[in-house]
Amino acid sequence: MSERFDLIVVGAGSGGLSAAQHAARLGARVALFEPDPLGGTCVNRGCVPKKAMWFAAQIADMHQLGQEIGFDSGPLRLDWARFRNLRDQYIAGIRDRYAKRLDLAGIHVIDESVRLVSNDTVVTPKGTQASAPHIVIATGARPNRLDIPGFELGIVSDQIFELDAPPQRIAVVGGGYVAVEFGCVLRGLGCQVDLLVREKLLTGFDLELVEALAVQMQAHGIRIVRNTRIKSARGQLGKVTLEALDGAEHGVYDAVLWALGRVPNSGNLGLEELGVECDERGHVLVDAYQNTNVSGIYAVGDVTDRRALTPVAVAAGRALADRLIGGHAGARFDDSVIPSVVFSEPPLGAVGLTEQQAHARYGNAVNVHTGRYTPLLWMVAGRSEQSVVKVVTVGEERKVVGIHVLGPGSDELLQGFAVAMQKGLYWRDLKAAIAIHPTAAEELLLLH
Ligand SMILES: Cc1cc2nc3c(=O)[nH]c(=O)nc-3n(C[C@H](O)[C@H](O)[C@H](O)COP(=O)(O)OP(=O)(O)OC[C@H]3O[C@@H](n4cnc5c(N)ncnc54)[C@H](O)[C@@H]3O)c2cc1C
Ligand SMILES: NC(=O)c1ccc[n+]([C@@H]2O[C@H](COP(=O)([O-])OP(=O)(O)OC[C@H]3O[C@@H](n4cnc5c(N)ncnc54)[C@H](O)[C@@H]3O)[C@@H](O)[C@H]2O)c1
Repeated sequence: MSERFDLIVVGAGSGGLSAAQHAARLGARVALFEPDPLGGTCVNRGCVPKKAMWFAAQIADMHQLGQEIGFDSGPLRLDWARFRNLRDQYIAGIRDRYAKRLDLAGIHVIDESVRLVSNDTVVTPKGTQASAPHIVIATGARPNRLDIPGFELGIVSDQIFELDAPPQRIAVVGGGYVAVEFGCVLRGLGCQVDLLVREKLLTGFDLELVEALAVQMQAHGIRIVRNTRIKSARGQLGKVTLEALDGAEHGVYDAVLWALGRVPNSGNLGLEELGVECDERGHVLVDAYQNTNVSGIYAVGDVTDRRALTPVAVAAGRALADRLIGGHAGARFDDSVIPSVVFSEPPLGAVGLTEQQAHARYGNAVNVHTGRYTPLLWMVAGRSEQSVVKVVTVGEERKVVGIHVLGPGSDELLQGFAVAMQKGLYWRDLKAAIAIHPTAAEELLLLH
């Protein structure tokens, strides 16, 4: 017997929870399948625990800065077990609140994985069946693993949150968000960090700001090695040497973090048998309305080829529920302006086109306004490292198509500018605005 619902959601991460909760609010009878803790990657092994660690590293950095401006000197020691416990309690609280909210909303949560057997029916390994006219795939992604000798001597990002103590000397292999964020966080917490990058650092971000960030990371003591391809790891757990394709050896490390991108969880769902199209990396292909090529099957979040960010998954899930349940036929989310921050030290934020992307798209119609400044507190401390802000405009009207910020406060200041950009922001608007002084945000208004 198959229980009948209005909507089935597969996966209770950012995208799945958003679709399920919004659909229930609109009156749908919803089944939500999730074998693991509620909240998915972001809550359990992504944004949230990472941000808690980033705050801890920021405190350590501020302590250092504090000493530079005259506070008593002395070591700052983190009680890792206590910090980890508090962080995990906070996350458990989020999960509890989700469980209560889902219960109150009348959503049927089934703690099993499922596969699709048709475009309206799913089945669990225990034989539970459910049917609905709409099935949303929200199964996210997992860390990429390489088939190279010794890979098992390292860890992936999921495991970094389980460490009993911070490593003393770590190699972070990769150059994306996860590699840069954990490289900076672990350095802030006192680890010696080597960042081993295959090609470029933070592909997709503005080259000038990425280079300025690299300078600051190196000034903080992170060793960055570019153009290196790791072909194997050898040794034993806690004593690992890495070998690169060019023969170079790196190590010995007491930990290695493989941060090599993510692989969509689209296998074992029955999608292939049903003819649901995926790209060569396994991302489920969807149109602007989250439709797959098979009627009745939709996908949101990291399992698709959209930007792998929590707010993107949330917006997709909500718009889909609006369309399928709320009766808003044209509902889709606006993905034209997606802000994002790398929680590095200092943080790097970007919204819209980089200088390089704007030139490729608009050629000579592009104007670039860049400013470099040393943040006030750094100046007081006698530091000379520079923050960078950049505004990219196009055309005679100078429409703002890109804003890039590197420096303390970037993580918080970007959101408001992103809202303005979504509404249509012009250079003249920035020039006419009254600044808040003295702040990092005002640097964007003081550009020439
Ligand atoms: C270390 C790290 C840090 C990050 N930091 C940020 C950040 O600061 N800001 C940001 O915006 N984004 C961040 N992200 C990205 C963000 O976490 C993801 O974009 C977001 O979690 C995607 O949500 P999702 O719903 O698509 O997938 P997920 O959150 O991964 O949820 C998918 C769920 O589906 C379940 N599932 C899988 N298969 C099945 C099945 N067969 N049946 C039932 N359930 C299934 C999984 O158990 C999982 O719970 C980070 C990611 C990582 C790895
Ligand atoms: N602050 C945030 O918003 C945040 C933080 C973490 C992750 N995320 C999201 O999650 C996504 C995944 O992050 P990520 O860092 O795992 O992936 P990524 O795509 O950002 O970076 C992957 C990195 O791995 C490298 N790589 C891939 N295969 C390799 C190989 N065989 N050998 C050596 N290097 C290899 C790539 O060159 C790249 O530098 C991000 O794209 C982002 O959308 C967001």
